[in-house]
This record gives sequence, structure tokens and C-alpha cells, in this order.
Amino acid sequence: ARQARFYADVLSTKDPEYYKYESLSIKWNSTENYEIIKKIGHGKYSEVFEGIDILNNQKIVIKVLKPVKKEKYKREVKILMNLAGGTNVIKLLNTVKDPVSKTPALIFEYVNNTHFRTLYPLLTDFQVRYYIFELLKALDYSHSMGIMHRDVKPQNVMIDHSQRLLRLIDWGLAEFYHPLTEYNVRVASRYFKGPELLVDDELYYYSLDMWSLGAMLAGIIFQKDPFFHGRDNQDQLVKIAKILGTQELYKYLDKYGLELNSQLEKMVGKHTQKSWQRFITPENQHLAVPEVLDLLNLMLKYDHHDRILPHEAMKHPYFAPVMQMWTDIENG
Ligand SMILES: CN1CCn2c1nc1c(Br)c(Br)c(Br)c(Br)c12
Ligand code: NA
Repeated sequence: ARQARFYADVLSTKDPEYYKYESLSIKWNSTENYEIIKKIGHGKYSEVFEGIDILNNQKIVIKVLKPVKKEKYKREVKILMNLAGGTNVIKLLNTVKDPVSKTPALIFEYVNNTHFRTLYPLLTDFQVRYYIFELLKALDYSHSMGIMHRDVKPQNVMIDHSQRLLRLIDWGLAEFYHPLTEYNVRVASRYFKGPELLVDDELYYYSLDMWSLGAMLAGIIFQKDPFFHGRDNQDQLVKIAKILGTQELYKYLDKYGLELNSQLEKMVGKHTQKSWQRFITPENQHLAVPEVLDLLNLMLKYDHHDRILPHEAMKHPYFAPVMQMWTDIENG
């Protein structure tokens, strides 16, 4: 069982041009309709600005791509185009090039984001359930379109709390899922890397995103940022093993004939599975409810094949109050 349990054959139902991003020829439009207001962030491969579309006076986000080989961003643009309009996926509005600097830039819809380190401590139990449900919708949608995000983390989840609006951004590490294909394990951000990446299991798939979401959820409900706080990629696995135990880790490794190098095996050692109770404090007990502890166990499985799927997770009792809310709204 080395291929995805669900949505494994999505790409075989699509026209090859859907995933053959190398042959994408991006139409670079003019930047004349856009003005930069202020810089709002920067990454390894881009600088991000808040801007304005002077034709409709709408705020936008301008992601100016640092000069890397164009192959680098053809994949991101193709994926953003494929997912445009998808539930809670950031919407790519335009691709532009500055006539002078010839620098390419992506124009996105604007989200009045509140930084997660400010927002998360303010969230009620229901609001955490609501936003995780919204994020599961984005993951189920992208997986249903044959795409894994591969960099799910709080920094890539934009939330406009006044509108209860969530968008998953930064599809720069996203990839098309082809069955039985070996992928680069140097993806995701350290604290959110799944065990499959840390033990060099290249035959991974969509369920990598579910691990990252589980690590993010644990950080929110236990108010521990990040929850699995490794010093480096090897220590990241040690931090996970100290909480989830080593018995299940070695069961996963043995199942797929994977091995840790001797240094890592020594560092990982032997650990029992800890109860989530040890992370509950008077400050976080209102979030660390029994249903979410049950859900965490289903998300944070070492074996990516066994992890709960987004559409299954949405039916978990933890989200019953959110489903009830939507039902009440539909019934008016
Ligand atoms: C670093 N920051 C802060 C806010 N923000 C950042 N990067 C963003 C990107 Br990319 C997009 Br697309 C959107 Br929409 C927003 Br909002 C973004
Ligand atoms: Na983005």
C-alpha cells in the first residue's frame, strides 16, 4: 500500500496539460493597474506587498518573485490556476511583469490577516473548531484536484477574523500527486514535517498535509508554539518520538522496510507514548476537549497511510458544533 488511499487516480482523469506545468507559457500582463502600498513580508523566493488595483480600487497582495529559473514558479502558477476559485484556496488574480525590471509578480486577492501569534490566543473553543474545519475544506479540495500543498503551517493560513474568512496561501512547494512516485523529502517547514520526510520515505502523498495540520492543531489547543519543537530535522523526529512513543515509529519503519541511520537511531532511543493530559494546563483546558484529543490521535499517525483523511476528519464529533451551525444557516 504505497499509494494514496483516496484521490489516487485524479490526474488520470485530467487532460495531461493539467499537470504538465513545464509546458505552461505564462501570459505576463502589465503592472500599470497596480500600485504598491507597503511591504508586508518576505520569503526565500519572494517579497510580498499590500497593493491596490487602481481600476476597481480593491486591495490586493503582490508577490514579487525573486529571479529564480522560471521552472521554479511555473509549477506554482499552474497549481494556482488549477485551484482558482476552490474553497478557501487563495485566489490568483493576475500574473504581471514590470516592463523595466522584467521582474515577475503574482497578484492575489487580499486578506486582512491577523498574525497567528496574535489571533490564536484569542480564539474560543468553537472558533478553533470552525477554522480547522475551513482548513480541512481547503485540503480536501486541493487533494480532490490531485494536488498536495506540502507546506501547511500557521504562516500559510491567512485569517480575516472579522469576516471569519480563511485562505490557504503559498503554493510554492505544492506538487501534483502521481501514484507510486518518489518525491523530494526536503519540503514543509521543520516543525510541521511529517515522519515520512524525517525518515526519508519518498513515497509519500496527500496525507503529509494532514500531519502538518495535526501538528498545527496541537500547537493551537495546547497553546504551545510550535508543538513539536525540533532544533534540526533529526531532533524534530526525536521530539515527535518523545511524545508519540517509539513503538509505533518502529512499527511504521518495519512495515515499509525503512531504516534510521545509526546516529538518528541512537538519538531517537526508546520512549513510551505520552498521554495528551500532560499538556493540558488551566490556560488551555477550554480548548483541549476530549474530542480534539481523539482527533489528534487520528491525524498524528506515523504511518501516513493510516492518517485520517480531510473529508473523514470533517465528520469527526469534534466538528459537530460547526456542522450544526451550517445546518442552522441553511435552514434559515
Ligand atoms: C507575510 N505576509 C503577511 C500577510 N501576507 C503575507 N504573505 C501573504 C501572501 Br503570499 C498572500 Br497571497 C496574502 Br493574501 C497575504 Br494577506 C499575505
Ligand atoms: Na501565495
